[in-house]
Amino acid sequence: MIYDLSTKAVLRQPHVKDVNMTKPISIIGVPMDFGQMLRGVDMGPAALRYTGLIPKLRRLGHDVKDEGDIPIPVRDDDPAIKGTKDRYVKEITQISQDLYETGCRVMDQGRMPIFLGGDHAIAIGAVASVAVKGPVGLIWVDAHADFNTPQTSPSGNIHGMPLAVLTGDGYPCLVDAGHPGTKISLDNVVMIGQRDLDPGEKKRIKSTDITIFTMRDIDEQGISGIAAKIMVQFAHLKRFHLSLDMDALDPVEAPGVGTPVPGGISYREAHLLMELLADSGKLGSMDLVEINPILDVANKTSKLAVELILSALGKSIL
Ligand SMILES: NC(=[NH2+])NCCC[C@H](N)C(=O)O
Ligand SMILES: [Mn+2]
Ligand SMILES: [Mn+2]
Repeated sequence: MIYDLSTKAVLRQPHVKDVNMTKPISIIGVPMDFGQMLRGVDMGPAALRYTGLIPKLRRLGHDVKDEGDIPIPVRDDDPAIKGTKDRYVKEITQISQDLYETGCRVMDQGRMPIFLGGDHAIAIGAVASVAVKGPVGLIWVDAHADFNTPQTSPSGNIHGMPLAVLTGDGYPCLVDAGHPGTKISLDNVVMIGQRDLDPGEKKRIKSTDITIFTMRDIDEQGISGIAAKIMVQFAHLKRFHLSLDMDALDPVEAPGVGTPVPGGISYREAHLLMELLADSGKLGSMDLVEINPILDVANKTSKLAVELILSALGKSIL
């Protein structure tokens, strides 16, 4: 119990641990790097496991099963492929389908899936699978919007497109991965932490009424004010999926990412957001993406990622 020392008023009740906090967890590795050109982000699941994610979750009291990794084909780095605009679409479609099936199986078993990327294109299959069991709020924490279509993308990299795909725009084979059609309605999405948007993404964001809290909004309203707004917007939803791109964090805290952007979410802001999501009792699934251990500094980014997952799953200071 937290009191206001002068009035003795109760400011906050002890956190009520919801069913989600005791739900068994399944870890699903997706060592996939077809969504962008750098190598190394495929080592993300290994880095998170070696950093002790699973024993640490168990120490917190969770029942955790490691489902292993989704099989990923060998990547062909032929320069001719690098030049093609729709490179690796076929591979990502197949991986999204496999990932979707694994996610659905885990959800059917009443377990909470935690998907470890891999680049952010893994969210296509991951979110598709968690959205089958009724509407889910999607919280997209990222320096970027990942809201490009093949027409607006300056890079052709599919990791810049998953949010567009999930809301119904993009390569039809990706939009229809898992099962045909749009997976998440735009009203059930909030974006947090953006500070690097492409011109076409800005236009697309402005032409929809998707909720976005950019870095400026975080500076002005504070992360707890924003979390409160999300809870109101998602009050009618039973569950949230958190899609956490580690490049949302400031590169000082998370240097091991392929597309770092200065001016990001601080260490404490990120933890507080995770703690508030845990308090909501509605976090039903998550993915953690874009860690590139080759670019990391002494495993700093993986260590922070593990800590953030623990905060999202109930680890608290007191
Ligand atoms: N998941 C990410 N890190 N995405 C970065 C995307 C960067 C850029 N907007 C692009 O579309 O190429
Ligand atoms: Mn992203
Ligand atoms: Mn990003």
